[in-house]
Amino acid sequence: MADPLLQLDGLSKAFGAHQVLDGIAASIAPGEIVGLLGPNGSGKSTLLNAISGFLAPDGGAVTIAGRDITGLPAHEVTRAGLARTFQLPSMPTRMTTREVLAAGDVSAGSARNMLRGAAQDQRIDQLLEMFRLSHVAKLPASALSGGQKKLLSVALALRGAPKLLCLDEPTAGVHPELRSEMITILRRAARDGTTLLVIEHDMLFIRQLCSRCIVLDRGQLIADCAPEELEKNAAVVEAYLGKSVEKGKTAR
Ligand SMILES: Nc1ncnc2c1ncn2[C@@H]1O[C@H](COP(=O)(O)OP(=O)(O)OP(=O)(O)O)[C@@H](O)[C@H]1O
Repeated sequence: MADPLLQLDGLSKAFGAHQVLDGIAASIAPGEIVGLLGPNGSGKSTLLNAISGFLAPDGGAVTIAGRDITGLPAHEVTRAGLARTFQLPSMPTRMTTREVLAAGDVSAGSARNMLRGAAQDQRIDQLLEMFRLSHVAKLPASALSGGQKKLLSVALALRGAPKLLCLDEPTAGVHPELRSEMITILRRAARDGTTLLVIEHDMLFIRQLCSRCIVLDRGQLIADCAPEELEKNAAVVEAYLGKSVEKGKTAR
């Protein structure tokens, strides 16, 4: 097997007495698309925050492409090849959709990655078209709908062809017709060498996109299996307290 692109070793995080991540160990191979599942409050976003440098873990290690990035600040983790999106993306009020894409990493408050030249213009046009945002290219990014902001944040994260892309509920608020296009775009990104870790409650999306899922419950990793095996996994069914994780249903 290829060396893992992402390796988590005993990752832990507590908020006061609340152990939110409890020794998470997992590895993801280059080009894999892995779903990160679990009931509300199970620790999924905290895990993404600990991987991406938005939160320092209390213990354990995170390695990306062989480099130990444990505890590094977010901008250095970005430099190591990680891009991420947030559950509720916020966009600057004074920039248009197109300008946000041209400026690059607005989440880090930086215009360092400013793209210039015809090739870059072409790349931005391509992203706007791919994510069905061409018609709102000149609108302030903050005026976009929640779903359009989600699409813009995924476009922005993909712009730099990251080694690892972590998505936090990428389809929430996105028009159902665009979900299958997002699957196509993300699959293509994986073929081009980006590894994906995706938090998502829409099980149909997960089944269509991911080859593997890891499942958290109360801060512990309780399953690591193919999406179609989830509903047969007693620990997963128990974690969701009987709520369906079947095809087409939403798991929360
Ligand atoms: N900064 C924080 N301070 C204190 N507690 C926190 C903090 N961030 C998260 N938590 C708690 O950690 C637990 C896990 O939260 P987290 O957001 O990681 O869960 P999640 O699985 O992403 O949930 P959801 O599916 O609802 O987004 C929750 O009980 C939450 O209240």
